[in-house]
Amino acid sequence: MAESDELPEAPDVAREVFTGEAWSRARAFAEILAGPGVVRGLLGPREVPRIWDRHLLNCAVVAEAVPEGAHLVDIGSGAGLPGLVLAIVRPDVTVTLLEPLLRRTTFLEECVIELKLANVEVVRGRAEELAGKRVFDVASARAVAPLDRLLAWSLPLLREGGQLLAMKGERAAEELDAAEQQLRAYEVRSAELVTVGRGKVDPPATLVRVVAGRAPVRNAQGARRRRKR
Ligand SMILES: C[S@@+](CC[C@H](N)C(=O)[O-])C[C@H]1O[C@@H](n2cnc3c(N)ncnc32)[C@H](O)[C@@H]1O
Repeated sequence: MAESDELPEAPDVAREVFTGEAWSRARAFAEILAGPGVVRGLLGPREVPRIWDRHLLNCAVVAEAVPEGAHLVDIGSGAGLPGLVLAIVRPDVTVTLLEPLLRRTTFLEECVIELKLANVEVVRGRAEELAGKRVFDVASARAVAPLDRLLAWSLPLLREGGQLLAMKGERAAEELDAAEQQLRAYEVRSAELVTVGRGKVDPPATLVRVVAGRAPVRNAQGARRRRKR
């Protein structure tokens, strides 16, 4: 694979996905990722040519599954993917970027200021540390952990009827099947695969959507211990 750090022109579809103020913010974020993001080690240089399709657009289409006015926590935000992109494309949504590493939260805070985003807070910490302290409508995650661990981390953070939107690749169905027992134990309302971004990203993105039930999952560590027996 060619090593290139050239930021390509935004594809035409980006103009349809990022409308109004989101367009200039998306372009500015692409420049930040390709510049300081790479220099500071938040994004690999080989990712630069695919910043638009694999990162910005692929994350933006998750917005199709996010309810109006939701408070969303993006678990393991890294360089702001998908959380910061969702905040750009959906100003009606309040986004909490949750990330344990200081170097990354510093970068995220700088991005929030640079992009003048009023709907984002950056929280340094681990998902399991937030359980019992904060409650959200939606939890998003990309490339953070296998589904079983994500369930243990995210369900304690969700209100009844709140949903986990886990961006998963080809193994989404397999991971969902393997989590069947755990999902029953957590008494979730539903768990399914959802496709988003048809006609915008190729291939469309696959999400595992899990809607939290009434029984609160209070202790992610406990859930992990139980599974190990
Ligand atoms: C592979 S990176 C993915 C970053 C970003 N979501 C993306 O798709 O580019 C995984 C991120 O999850 C964070 N992370 C790891 N364990 C975590 C936890 N328990 N709670 C929240 N974030 C965590 C890491 O610090 C890292 O930034």
